[in-house]
Amino acid sequence: MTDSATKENMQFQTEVNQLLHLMIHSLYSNKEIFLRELISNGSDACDKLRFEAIGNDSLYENDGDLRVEVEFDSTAGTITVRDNGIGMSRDEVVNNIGTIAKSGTKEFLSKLTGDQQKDSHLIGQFGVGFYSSFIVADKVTLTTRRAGTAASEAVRWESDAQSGYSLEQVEKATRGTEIVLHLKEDEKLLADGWRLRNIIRQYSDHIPLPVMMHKQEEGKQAEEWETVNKANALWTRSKSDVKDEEYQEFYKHVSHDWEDALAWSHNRVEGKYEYTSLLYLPSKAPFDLFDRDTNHGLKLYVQRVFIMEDKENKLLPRYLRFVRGVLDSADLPLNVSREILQGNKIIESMKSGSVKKILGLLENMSANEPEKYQSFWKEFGKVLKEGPGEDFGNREEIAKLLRFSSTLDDNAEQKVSLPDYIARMKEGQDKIFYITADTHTAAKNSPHLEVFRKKGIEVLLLSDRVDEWLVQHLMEFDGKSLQSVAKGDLDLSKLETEEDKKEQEKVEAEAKNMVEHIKKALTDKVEDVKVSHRLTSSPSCIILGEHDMALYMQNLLKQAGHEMPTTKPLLEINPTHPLLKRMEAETDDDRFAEWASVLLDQAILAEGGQLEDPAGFVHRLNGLMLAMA
Ligand SMILES: Nc1ncnc2c1ncn2[C@@H]1O[C@H](COP(=O)(O)OP(=O)(O)OP(=O)(O)O)[C@@H](O)[C@H]1O
Repeated sequence: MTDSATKENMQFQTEVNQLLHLMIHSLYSNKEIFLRELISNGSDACDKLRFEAIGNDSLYENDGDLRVEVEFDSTAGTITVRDNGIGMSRDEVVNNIGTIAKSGTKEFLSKLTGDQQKDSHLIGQFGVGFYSSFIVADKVTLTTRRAGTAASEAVRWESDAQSGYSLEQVEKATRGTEIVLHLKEDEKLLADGWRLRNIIRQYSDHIPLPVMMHKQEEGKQAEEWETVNKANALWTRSKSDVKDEEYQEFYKHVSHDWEDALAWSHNRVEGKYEYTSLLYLPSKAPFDLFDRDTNHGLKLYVQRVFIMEDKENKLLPRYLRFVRGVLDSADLPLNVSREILQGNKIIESMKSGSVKKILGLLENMSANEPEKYQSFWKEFGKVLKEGPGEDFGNREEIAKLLRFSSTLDDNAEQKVSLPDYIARMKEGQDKIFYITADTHTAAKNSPHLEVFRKKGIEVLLLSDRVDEWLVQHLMEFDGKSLQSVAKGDLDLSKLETEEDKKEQEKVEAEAKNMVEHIKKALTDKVEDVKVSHRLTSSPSCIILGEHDMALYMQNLLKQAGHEMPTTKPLLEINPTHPLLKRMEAETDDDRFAEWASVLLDQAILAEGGQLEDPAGFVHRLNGLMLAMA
């Protein structure tokens, strides 16, 4: 019974329109995935029902036989996918089906190029979901009723993907969602029992829920239903019985990913606690990787019964939030609630066991398949760098997996591991040197590197946002401390020859007056002035305290509204530089002070800092240039 008075026509959110259009055109060659997506959604909906019903049995409405049904009508050219899962309320339909609530949507749409091949990958990364129906259908009718609501409160959503969608309140006796695809004229052949069975077996064999179709008898569909997929939980099978393709298909189901997984680790653990884990590393980072409220995580099962998807990083630490898969515990009670999971010993044990497995998988890959590891690093390296700060116990293992750029080749691609670096350390070198900067170019051109380049000492070039955080937590590796070349006292004495040292002493003695003079001129602006042993071709640089944050980070935090303590920098000068020689000859005190200010300001700029008085700097610089002309 339809109450036409409640029928409304609604517009799609602009992003949905764009996405629909692109999807229909870019994913055409993979059109069969629509069925996997709809079955996956149906299976998720049944999982959600099962979880909500733990505390409220009545939600089952006397039908606890959870399943997805697929029907077709070749004459009408329709395919129907039906589940008896949780269903949706009217608001949920509007929010889930008419809107894209995902973060990163704008970024995603702006990355699309119009090149079908490239775009199809991006769309896959973003998640195709329900909208993939429109690859094969020119009209889709979705009727749904949320479990626990009255039969009269069901909702029908209908769209041709062109002119928005309509919504109306309808009657639906059973809970759950039914989706009818009205196939496009040239897709009608999909409404065929044999073809649909094939697609289901190919894509949905290993979802634990039965996917059912009417039995086929004498070329006709019988009343009776049969299960088409294997419907066994893939992770419960022994490793040797599962083919790679099966692992990949299951991955796509649990992860909602479109690409193959990069690698996986499947384990049955029998110790103090018994559980199975199937952990996958994706090949591509999802768009919401850096979003605090990510939507996906590991799925927790208890004896094959779905309990929840971990969206709050209870089952894995945040720095492994890209891992997808399943943990199935034999020890947790079936009526486990989200609250119980907090601080639970069994969960903690599964968590630390899984972390070890993932780190082991990565270590193996980095040793035996370095190219594959490099592709992992490109996608997820920035996230793994959060690890040493978050997971103190595994700091050393994680550190081994980190990759950096370095002055070895100045390449922006991060390929150097800490063990590689240590193996190349100079005789007498006992520290791992690094520099942090806002960009790779700023890092590799920093004046602080001059002496290291001259002596052929490798320095790690760190320019990811997370790097400042990383070096605050990773103070040492393999007994060698990590040392910023831009902070604190630089003691390279063990790497210097007697001649070097004598030369330095001589330069220092000769520059004594000059240093005093500059110190006087900049008395309010700097903590101290010293002769530098780091510079060879730049006139000056500033040095931060051992525990100070890099200037570019200080700027970022200031912009974000944080109060930053104002510490005065230490200025180092290079007395052998022609500019300093020229200053030495300057007899006018005011002019000398101008030179000194310029020396300080340019050192701050080279460090990625911000000048308090940029116009003053430009004015002074112009004055000095004109005087020299
Ligand atoms: N059969 C269904 N039963 C209940 N809710 C559903 C069903 N299908 C979709 N939904 C709801 O609509 C939302 C959007 O579905 P959609 O398939 O577009 O994306 P998704 O499954 O969330 O993620 P992805 O885009 O990564 O596949 C789902 O998260 C779910 O809340």
